[in-house]
Formats: sequence, structure tokens, C-alpha cells
Amino acid sequence: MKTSDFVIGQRWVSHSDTALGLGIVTDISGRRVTLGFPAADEERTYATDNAPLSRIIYQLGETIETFDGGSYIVRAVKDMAGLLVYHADDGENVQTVSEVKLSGTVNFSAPHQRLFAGQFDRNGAFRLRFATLNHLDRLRASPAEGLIGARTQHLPHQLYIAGEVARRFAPRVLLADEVGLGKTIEAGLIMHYQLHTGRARRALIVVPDSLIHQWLVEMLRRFNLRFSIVDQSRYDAIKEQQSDVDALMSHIFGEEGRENPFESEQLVLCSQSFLTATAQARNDAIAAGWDLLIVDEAHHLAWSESHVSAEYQTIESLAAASQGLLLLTATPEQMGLASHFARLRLLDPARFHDLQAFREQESQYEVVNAVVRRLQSEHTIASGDQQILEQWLGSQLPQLLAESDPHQAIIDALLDRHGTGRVLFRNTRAAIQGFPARFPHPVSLPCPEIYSGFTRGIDGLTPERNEPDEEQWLAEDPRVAWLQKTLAGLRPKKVVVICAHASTAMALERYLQLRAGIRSAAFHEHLSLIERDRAAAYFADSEQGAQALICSEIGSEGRNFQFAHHLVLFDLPANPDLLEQRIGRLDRIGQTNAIDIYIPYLEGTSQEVQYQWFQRGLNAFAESCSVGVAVQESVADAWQQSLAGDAAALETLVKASAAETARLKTLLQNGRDALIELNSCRNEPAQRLIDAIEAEESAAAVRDYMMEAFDILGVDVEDHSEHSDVLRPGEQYQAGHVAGLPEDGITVTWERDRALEREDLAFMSWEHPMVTGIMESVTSSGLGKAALATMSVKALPAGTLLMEALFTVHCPAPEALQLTRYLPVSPLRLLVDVTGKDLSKALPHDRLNDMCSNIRRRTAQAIVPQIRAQVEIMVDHSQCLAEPHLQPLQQKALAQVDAMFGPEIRRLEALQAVNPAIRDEEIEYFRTQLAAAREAIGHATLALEGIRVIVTA
Ligand SMILES: Nc1ncnc2c1ncn2[C@@H]1O[C@H](COP(=O)(O)OP(=O)(O)OP(=O)(O)O)[C@@H](O)[C@H]1O
Repeated sequence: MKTSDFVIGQRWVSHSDTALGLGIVTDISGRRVTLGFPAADEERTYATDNAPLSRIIYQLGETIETFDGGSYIVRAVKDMAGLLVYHADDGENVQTVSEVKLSGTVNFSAPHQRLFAGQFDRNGAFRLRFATLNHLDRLRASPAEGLIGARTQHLPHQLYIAGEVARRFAPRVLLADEVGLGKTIEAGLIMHYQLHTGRARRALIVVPDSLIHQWLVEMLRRFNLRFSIVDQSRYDAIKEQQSDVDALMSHIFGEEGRENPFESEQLVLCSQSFLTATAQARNDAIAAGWDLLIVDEAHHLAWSESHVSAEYQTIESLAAASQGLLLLTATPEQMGLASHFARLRLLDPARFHDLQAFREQESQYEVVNAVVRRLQSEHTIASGDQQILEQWLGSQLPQLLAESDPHQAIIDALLDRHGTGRVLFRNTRAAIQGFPARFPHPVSLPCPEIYSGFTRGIDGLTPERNEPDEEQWLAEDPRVAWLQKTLAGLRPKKVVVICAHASTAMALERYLQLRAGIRSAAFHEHLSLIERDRAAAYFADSEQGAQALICSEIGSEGRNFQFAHHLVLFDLPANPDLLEQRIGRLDRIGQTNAIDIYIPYLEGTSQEVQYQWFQRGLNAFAESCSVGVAVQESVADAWQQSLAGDAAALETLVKASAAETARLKTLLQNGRDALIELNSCRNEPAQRLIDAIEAEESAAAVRDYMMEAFDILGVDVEDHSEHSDVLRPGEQYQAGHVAGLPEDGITVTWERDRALEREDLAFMSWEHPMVTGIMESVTSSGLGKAALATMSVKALPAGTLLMEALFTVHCPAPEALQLTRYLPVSPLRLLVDVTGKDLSKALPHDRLNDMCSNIRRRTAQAIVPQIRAQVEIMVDHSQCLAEPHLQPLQQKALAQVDAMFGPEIRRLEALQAVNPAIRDEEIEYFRTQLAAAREAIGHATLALEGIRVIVTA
């Protein structure tokens, strides 16, 4: 450039620093030119012969903005002594606008505008953009989306549930797999999906105190989800901090502080007891609102028609303030059928509105099951069944019969309307199989004198509680000496000891540690959370750790101790579900050994009764017994009498229980449980999902993609070991595009198996935050939006221009509609020449990449103004060629929204027929959503997302 090219008042941009915005020439002296950049409030002086500047001339039809906020469309441009004057339309009149008055902020969003403004990149950046859009499109349409990033084994029953539930709009379900089958993982998968796809942003997890840390760690190491714990002290600290700020605010502005600690974080973990006990915190949590609420060990939410527990009330209010709700419990009926019903009602009040009706339906499951079985196995519907179906499904039946898989559609409707189909998922160990054997070892011991008078009834299960002198019972209770001897005999094997009460656990631990010299740790409710985690970690340590962990009942819930396979039940719980919870600490996924269960009991006491009942009546030690609580209800009197010492009643109890257990198991297997299981894992779809996830993993495409990105974004990659690399910021590191890369680097693996073995390595999948962050950053920034390249082809004369154009679908719509689900990015690539010839197929992108090379920046800078008119023509041509591609995409999207909303609307209409509590507005809501989605899709456009102009040499 020459000095004479510049005139004071002209507008130029710096292509070496685009963030400066639109500059204005303020001084020209000698061979130097000075520009002010109002948007950045900076001034820069350049040598005129090599200034990295491009002159900005807006073209007809483009929108310009003035510094005082005016917006105009350019109708004509005149050059007046080197300064441009635009004749511009403000919607009413055409006015003259001098370029001097233009706003200092420029946003060259259109790729060709960027090119003309000198804001173009090298070939590699364009390739990265192209690759990013294609990967995003494929991933968003993939059935594996949202389920790829978890550091978990692919277990069909978990992925089936995740696949079924996660895609729902605001899912509300009860995850009730039997103990240790991975409900936490299922909840994590669902949440990961919802967060990854933007369906949810804010999530709250509510768990018992003892599980806070375990959830925190599982969410982070398995799903890269970083939760913040809000407990009393954190809550108080935030409030205190805020009150200082609030005081200042109210001093200055006279405003009341309204800050809510639950709003300061998006992912929050807190304990049920904290929320239940602290009204202010509870109200804040409710007021904060959530997209997803997860409640673990939900059997604690007791409810009956005459008494509603405080825990239930807390969750009820939170559930009302949350779109999605996941309740987790392995023992949904532990608190009885009414509580179970009340939890189902939290999930779906429209479906579960009448306890009596629910009880009646329970008794009909056998008939429903028989019909479902026939529908599954036969191609035609028998006339008897047709009548039953008409009676049950009424006017819905013809619609269901018209669906593409009518039998499945009818089964789904039956499971939903006559079972717990949509809201309850429960997998059993029997169905999943592969769990290790459980061997009970009963040890009968004489009852010591000191317990006489305390050996009967429920109290007789824990007689040591009635002996105030701890020293004495430790010395005289034969279970203590037996425990000491057994632990010594098992050394160094790890042993979990569970007893009902903290006082017993504390006394035993002190005794073992101090008197018997056995390395042990206690785990009970009187320890702080940190102390509990420390105890669990000390026990888990395979080298220096404790041999025994002595837990009170809180150790029997949720915790993972599958690295141990010896369990001592120092006493037995009254409730059979609690027994299953205790054994479930060891009998879980990941347990590789058979489990030895030791049951020391005192002869002739309630302990012996309870042992006999569990062993001979329920067979609850060797096998998981899901009907225990129901059996207990039916034999309640005989059980009480036996505990009271009636020897004859014990035999009756055992016999009646064994018969009832067998009867209920058969009944459930033919009825309710069979229906639930049918709904909880279907192998074919589960396997298809696993295949889809593995296809995304095995392609190694993520590594290739990231290597290309790292190259462009200045990340150095060093080989670490097989399938692992070390990533570090390099010299050209572009921090703005790469999230979460520590200064001193990070070691990563690209293989799931290795990630499962080595938890210290980050698992780089398509859904790792660094990968998604780069993809998001590439698409939302201008990186690679415009590029200039050269190639030599004998067939084409030098100087021929080609343009590779990338179009994507744009569909502005309220976020809540989640339209990207139906209308994906759909990148469209076109290659045109100046005559408008479509060369897209003749020269595919990869081939073109091989042929293209970069042009030196200085040369490119000089070429751009000369080719501007031809580029504009090629942009027009590409737009004409792109246009016909839009309509088919819209049609497909419309069909998809209909398929999504239609069944939901029909379901509510069907439920409304039997449940007047469903309001017309609820159905109307979905109709309105459907109409809004259809309208937005109708307005979709194809937008130009990137261009690469190729000049033949
Ligand atoms: N897909 C998986 N890959 C790897 N580990 C898993 C997987 N699923 C479950 N596990 C492990 O198995 C154990 C049990 O899982 P989890 O705690 O989710 O079970 P749960 O059903 O919630 O148990 P509980 O009924 O005791 O609350 C945990 O240690 C968990 O990390």
C-alpha cells in the first residue's frame, strides 16, 4: 500500500488483530498511518508499505450500523475524494451515511465478508471447520449421542434404560434395579445425555449423608461432571458472603439482597437430611428451580394416607420445582405399597392418581401379562384378546394398530396404562445373571447370662444395647471373641462387618483395634462425612489399609465394597430389604469372587429366629429376595410370636413363609415383575445402542480429528504409551479454543478399556469436554470460515477460480423447543466455478484437500480485492444450488416432530378419559409446542457457513 491509498476518515480493519474492530484513519504522516479503533479504545500506527490492513467497503444489500445505533441497508456507494458515502435505507427513507459515522464494532459474519475484510485463514482451519460440522451432524443424529463419553462398561440393561429415558423430554422415572446393578450409573448416563444435548442445564442430586462423597466421585470420574456440594457450612458461608454484598447493595441502591446459594451453581449435590432439616435452605433449593432432580435411596420417602414424612414433603416440593425427576431405590416397596404408589405419583400424577385403583390394577397384572406374551409371540391378535384390548384401550386401539409396529405399540400402551410401564424400570439379578454365588455360614453361639431378659422381640436382635457396661458385653458376648478369631483366620482378606447400631460398631472397632490388634475402621452416622470417607478409603487401601470395616446400618446403603468378599452380619435386621441392602455392598457389579456371609447368632434368642426365618423361610442369604417385605406382611403375627419365643410358631412361620415366598415369586414372575422386566431391558435395542457407541469409538476418528485441531490450535502431542498421549500447550497455543488443558499438560487415552483400567488418564471420547469445547469453539467462532488456497490442474488455465461452499441449516427458535433434535446441522458442501457449474461430485472435499496448498498471506492479501466480484458471483451461484436441498430437510423434520409429539398428546388424551385430574391445558401445552416447532421449521434457512476460494496456478 502507498501513503496515497489512505485518507483521513476512511475505515479499515486489521487482519492481524480482528478483535480491534473497525478502525478509522486519524493521521497520515510520512510513511506512517495511524488508526483509531473506537471499539477497543486503542490507537495503532503502521508503516504504510506493509500495514496488515484491509479497506472496508460495504456492498449493495449489506447492512451497516452507525455509532449512534442506526441500522441501514446499502442501496448505493459513492466515492467522494477518497471517502465513501453510502446511500442507505433505514426501512422508510434512503439517507446518506458517511463511512466516518460507521460503528466501530464490526462483525463479518458472512464468510465472503470475512474474506473481503482480510479475515481469512489457512487451508487447515477450513478443513477443521468442515470436519467439525460433519462430525457434529453425524454425532447429533447418532443413537449413541450423549452416551459415548461415560467411563463405564457397556452393560445392556443400563444402556437400554439410559437410551429409553434420556431422550424423553423432562424424564420422570423410578430406577429400581435390584441392589448393586448400577442405578447410579444409569442416572449418570441419563443426566450426561441431558446435559450434553442441552435438554438440561441445572441438576440437583439429593442423597443420604453417607453417599455424598461417593456420588461426587462417581459423577466426576465416570462422567466428567463436576458437582458442588452444598451442605450447611457451605450454605452458611455463601449466605454470609452475600450478606456483606447485600448490605453494600442495600446501602447504595436501597435494594434487599435476594441471592440464593443454590443459584450460584448449575450442578449441586446435597444431603436429604440437610434439606429436610433446614427450612431456609429447602426453600432456596425449591426457588432455584431445576431441570433434573435425582433422589437416591428414595425408599426413605415414606408416605401413607394418614402420615406424610418430612422427607417425602421435601422431595415433593422439589419435584414440583423440577422438570425431570429420577428416583433411585433398589427396594421400592420397603416402606409398603402406599409409599411406593406415592413415589410413582411424584413422577406421573396424571397416571397415578388413585391408590385404590392402583391396588386393583396390581391384582390384574397376570391377565395383562398373558395378553402381552401372546402379542409378543403371535403375529395376529386372537379374537378374545381383541375384545380385551378394545375394553382396555378403547378408541386408542385403531390408532395403535395403524402404527408401523402395532404389536409393540399396543404392548407399550398396555404397559403404560395398565402397569408402571413408562415410569418404573427394574432389572433383576436373575435376569441379568453373571453374579457370584453367595454362601451363608451360620455360627450358633451360646447366649451369655448378661443378656437374660433381653433376648426376645425386636430388642432381642441387638441385646448388647441393653447392657450399659460396654466392657462387660464385649467380654461376655461370644460373638465378639468369635469375630476376633474369624478375622485373624481370614487375615489378610478384607472383611465388612455390619451391625444395626453405631454404638455397637464403635465398641467393636475399639475392641478389635486396641485389644485384638486387628487393623480396623469404623463407619457410622456419628462420624463426619470426611471421617467416613477417610474410613472407607483406609479400608479400600489394598496395601496399608484396614482389614475390617465395622459399619452401622448406614454402611449398608449404596456404598461400594465389592473389592471385599467376606461379610459378617454381627446381627440381623428386622426388615428383609435391609438384609439385601447389606449383602448388596459386596454383591454388586465388579464383584469377581463368591461371597461368604458369616452369621453368628445367639442360640434360643430372637437372633436365631431371625436367622431361621431368613434362611429357611425366605432363602434370603443365598439369593436376593425381592418379595421379603410382602411375605413379612402376610406372616406378621407368626413372626412376632416367634420373636417372642413361641417355638411352635417358628415352624409355622418358616413353612408359611417358604410357601408364600414361592407363591409370590411365581405370581410376580407371571405378572407384575415380568411386565416390568419386559420393559426394563430389551436386548435387541440395547445391543444396537452398544454397537452404535462402539462404532463411534472404534473409528479412531476422534483422535484423528483432535490431532488436526491440536495442530491448528497449537497443542503439542507427545506419545505416552499405547493409545495414550500427553497433551501440552505449545508455542502457538490458542487458549481461547481449548478448554481444560492445564499448563503442565494432561495425559489422555483414546481407548475405553484403558480408561477403565487407568482412572488417572482422561478418557478422550467424542463427548469429553475438551473435544466438545473445541467443536463448539470452532463452529461459534470465525475460525476457518473463509480461506484462500491455490492448486495446479493441467486442465484448467491459471487464474481460474473455484469456490468450495459450506451451508448449514439455521432455524432460530426458542431453546425450549430443542429443534436441533429434528433439524440437524446437515452440512451441505458445494464446489462451483464462476459460470455456476456444480463441480461438487467431480472434486470431492478430500481430493481437493490433497491438491490445495496455502498462499502466502501477503500475496493473498493482494489477490482478494481483484477477485471480489467473481467471488460474489460464485456465492450467488452456490446459494441457488443449495436452495433445493432445504425443503426435504424441513419435511423430514416435520415428520419427526409429529412422531415425537403425536403419541404424547394421544397418551394424555387416553389418560384423561380415565383421570379427570389431567387438565385440558396440559394437553394444550403439547399441542402448542407442536405448532411452534412446526412453524419454526417452516422458517428454517440454509446459511453459508464457510468458503474456500481456490485460485489455480
Ligand atoms: N457400567 C459399569 N461399568 C463399570 N462399573 C460399574 C458399571 N455399573 C456399575 N458399576 C459399578 O458397580 C457398583 C454398583 O453400581 P451402583 O452404585 O450404581 O449400583 P446401585 O444399583 O446404585 O447400588 P445400590 O442399590 O446399592 O444403591 C459401583 O461400584 C459401580 O461403580
